[in-house]
Amino acid sequence: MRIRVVNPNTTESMTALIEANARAVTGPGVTLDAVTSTMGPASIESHYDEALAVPGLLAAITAGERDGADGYVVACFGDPGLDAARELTDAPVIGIAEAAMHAATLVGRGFSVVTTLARTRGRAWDLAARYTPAGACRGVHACDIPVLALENDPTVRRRVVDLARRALATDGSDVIVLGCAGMAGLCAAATAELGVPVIDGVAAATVLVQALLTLKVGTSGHGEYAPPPPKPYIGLLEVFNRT
Ligand SMILES: NC(=O)NC1=NC(=O)NC1=O
Repeated sequence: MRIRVVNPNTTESMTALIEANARAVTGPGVTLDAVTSTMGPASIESHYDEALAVPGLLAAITAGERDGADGYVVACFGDPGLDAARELTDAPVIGIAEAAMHAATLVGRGFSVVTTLARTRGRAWDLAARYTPAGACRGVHACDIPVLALENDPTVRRRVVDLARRALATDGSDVIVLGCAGMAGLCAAATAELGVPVIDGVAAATVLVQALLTLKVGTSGHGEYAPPPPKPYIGLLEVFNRT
């Protein structure tokens, strides 16, 4: 099975981190490649960034269809363009927030999300409401570290773990979800320090795509995720014409 992990921002170094954490959970017979969006924001930290990340994501999915990918991971915690991506393929397409939050509900009664900027908390709450039962997400907490600072700020691990510890206490939760692909490298250390399941969505989504492929299930083209009806797209988006 061939899994394509898409970093919908345009920062190659983040893609390398994402790829390493995805590759760490690939099973036998799985080939994985990670790609960086060729257009859009350097990082995704606002609704504006989220909207402008979608064309690059869709271009990456289209390229994956050409290259024979069997499944996809959308490696940004806002799960940008997830539904649109599913209209382009019959392969499974899993977002990292989606995978992490679902996994969290399987191993605890309530989870807390530790994410980057406070302004992205609403998106995490919206996704939790979409993916999980009422009450499963107990809190969303921001460490106020910009996405691109996660890589090279030596205080990141301490700040994320301390915030997660406070979240467990204040939220009464028993699982932590890391709220950014750039936090993937913190998962093992945070798990060891906190003594609770800490879930990284990059790994969770990669495993879930493999699981779906093992079940031989992919995105249903029967209804809402059928290919988009043909129509002209003009201007900068002319390249997205699907004739
Ligand atoms: N909550 C987030 O900061 N999400 C993210 N922004 C990115 O650019 N990648 C992410 O995972």
